[in-house]
Amino acid sequence: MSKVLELIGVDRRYGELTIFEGLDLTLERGGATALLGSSGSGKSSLLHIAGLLEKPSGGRVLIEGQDTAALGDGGRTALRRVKIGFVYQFHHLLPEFSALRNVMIPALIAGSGKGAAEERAKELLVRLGLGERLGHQPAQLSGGEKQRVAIARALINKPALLLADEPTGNLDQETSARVFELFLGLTREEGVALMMATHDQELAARLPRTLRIEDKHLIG
Ligand SMILES: Nc1ncnc2c1ncn2[C@@H]1O[C@H](COP(=O)(O)OP(=O)(O)OP(=O)(O)O)[C@@H](O)[C@H]1O
Repeated sequence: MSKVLELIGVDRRYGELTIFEGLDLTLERGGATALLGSSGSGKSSLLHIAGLLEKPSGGRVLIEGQDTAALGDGGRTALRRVKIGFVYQFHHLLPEFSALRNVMIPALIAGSGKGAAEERAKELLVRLGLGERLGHQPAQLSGGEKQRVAIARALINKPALLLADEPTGNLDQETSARVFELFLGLTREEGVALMMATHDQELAARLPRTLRIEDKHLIG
C-alpha cells in the first residue's frame, strides 16, 4: 500500500488556544477514513492542514513522501492542484458555466489539453449518472445533481488524496444516501485515499476506518 498522506506530530494552535496537538496519521491509497469529533474539535482544521490550505502550528505534513514544510505558497498550490481533491458541504460551482465546464476547469488550470479534459469530465459525469445534464448550468440542476458535479470536479485531476467535509450534509436524507453511494463507489474505483469529516455516525460507519478528534487528540 502506498502512503498518500502522513501527518507527524501535527499541532493546530490559535494564539494561546490549542485545538489539537501531536496528531499522527497515515492515509494510504484505496483507503477510506471517516473523521468524527464534536463541533469545534478541529475536523475542518485538520482537513485544511492535510489539504495544504493551511500550515500546521507544529509537526510535518508529507504528501506521497514529500515533506511540504520547505515549499512556498506556489509549490504548495501546485502540489495541491495535482494531488488533492476537495468536496465541501456546499458545491461552490461557478453559476455561469455548464456542469461539463465546471468539471473541466481544474484540469485546464492544471495544464491539461481541452480534449483530454473534456473526455475525462464527461466520463466522470456519466459514471455519476449525469450524462444527460452535461450542458446544464448549476441553477438548472437539483441539489443532489450539483453535489455530484462537485464530486466529479474534485476527481478530474485523478488526485491521490480526496478530502471531503460533510459532502452530502446539505442534502435531504434520501438524496444524501443516493449521492453518498455514488460518491463511495467512485472513490473506490478511482483508488484515492479518502478522508471524510462528518457528524453523521451512520455515514461514518459505512467507511472501513473511523477516527475521532477527542480531547485534542486523534483516537481510533
Ligand atoms: N482563524 C481562527 N482563529 C481562532 N480560532 C479559530 C480560527 N479558525 C478556527 N478556530 C477555532 O478552532 C476550532 C476548530 O474549528 P474547526 O472548524 O476545525 O472545527 P470542526 O470540528 O470542523 O467544527 P464543526 O463540526 O462545527 O464544523 C474552533 O473552536 C474554532 O473556533
